[in-house]
Amino acid sequence: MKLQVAMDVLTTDAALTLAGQVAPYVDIIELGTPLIKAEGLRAVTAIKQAHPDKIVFADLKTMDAGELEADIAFTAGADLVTVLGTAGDSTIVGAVAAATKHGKGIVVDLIGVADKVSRAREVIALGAVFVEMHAGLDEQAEEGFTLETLLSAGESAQVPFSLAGGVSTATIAAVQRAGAEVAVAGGAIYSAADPAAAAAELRAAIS
Ligand SMILES: O=C(CO)[C@H](O)[C@H](O)COP(=O)(O)O
Repeated sequence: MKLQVAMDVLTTDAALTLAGQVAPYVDIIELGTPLIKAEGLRAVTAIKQAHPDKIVFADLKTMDAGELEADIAFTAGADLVTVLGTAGDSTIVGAVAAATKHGKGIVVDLIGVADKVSRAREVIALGAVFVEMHAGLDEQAEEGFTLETLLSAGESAQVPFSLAGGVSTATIAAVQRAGAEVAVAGGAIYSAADPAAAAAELRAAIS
């Protein structure tokens, strides 16, 4: 299973510092949506230039203009770009067309999708490389939140998936057991006193 760091920091400088600390332990470096909104796609270019050997993931969470938004992110240096599963099929098809043109990939984020299993199968059929079983930061803060729903959706869908939703050292083994191709960890790494040590610990917990 691959490890992805989600960099939900707000400046390119902070992202470059964080990426430099954790790169030895992660496979995929994600620029979070708030970072891209704050700094623009220049941040994607800066991270790809600093880490050309890593998979750079631009969490655009595109909802419309799929081909155009994906195209500008791939041109900026992204290897993977997210489109929302709640978007229409034509948006996903357009984004996949841009990915094909660049030789890159689209990940469909299933945040807010009620029937994640069915939508996961639909968007993989449309050409997404994998789906993200995702509970966002707001959902994680809701009373009674648990990772179980995401784990079981991933297991049931029988398609390639990543899992994001407050993944930590306490839960990453369960993410791997559920069959995820990628575990995404944001706060568990960037909020740690020692992000490099936190990433190393997550890496050590998986194979
Ligand atoms: O995309 C996101 C929020 O929409 C986050 O980057 C993702 O949820 C991973 O971060 P965390 O591990 O802190 O949940």
